[in-house]
Amino acid sequence: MEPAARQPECSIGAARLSCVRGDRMLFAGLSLQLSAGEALQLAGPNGSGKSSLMRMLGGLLRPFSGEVAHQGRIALLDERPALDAHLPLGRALAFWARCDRVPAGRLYEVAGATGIADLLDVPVRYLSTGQRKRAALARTIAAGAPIWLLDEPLNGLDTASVAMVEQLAARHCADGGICIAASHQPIALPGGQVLNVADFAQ
Ligand SMILES: Nc1ncnc2c1ncn2[C@@H]1O[C@H](COP(=O)(O)OP(=O)(O)OP(=O)(O)O)[C@@H](O)[C@H]1O
Repeated sequence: MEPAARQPECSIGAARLSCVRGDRMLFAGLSLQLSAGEALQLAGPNGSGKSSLMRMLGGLLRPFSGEVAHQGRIALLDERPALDAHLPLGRALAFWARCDRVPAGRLYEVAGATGIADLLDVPVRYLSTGQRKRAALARTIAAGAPIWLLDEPLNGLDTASVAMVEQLAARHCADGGICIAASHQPIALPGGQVLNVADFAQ
């Protein structure tokens, strides 16, 4: 896939974050900082707070204390594909492409790169788990944001698709983007940085 363009200048950081869910403090004192071209895996066991941290980084969850700052747009992939289940995949993706002002050509390019080009006529509700994950990934990538937040991007993917995600992340970082992926399974990202959220457990 051709790069959309060299990514605009971007960065994302968090300082002394703490997270409370229900009446439990999940983690505290967590800081991170990424610049253009860098990647980070958020690791940790189930319930350690990876998704909560992702939502904080994406501005969807308020930290109990601490701060998040970013330069550049963010695209978030989480367990919800955010694609209309009743539409053919191509039309469901086209909805977001219009919202994000993505040219149709770019959408087809991303569909090819994520291996869903043959599925564009299939209603979203008929897609398999792995196909739905690749479609959600296509929506995220096509948005053209320099900062990718990928929450469990490998769930439900076969070996070839795992390699595809790793290659797309590597390419994005080489183009000056940032990729943060929360994953309980190993994922090869440029630089190999891993932050274990459980290290900050309270
Ligand atoms: N809205 C909420 N209210 C109360 N507790 C919540 C809420 N959302 C999440 N939690 C709890 O916070 C904890 C961390 O959840 P989170 O989804 O961030 O963990 P995770 O590390 O991503 O887990 P997994 O690996 O299973 O996806 C869990 O114990 C969860 O039950």
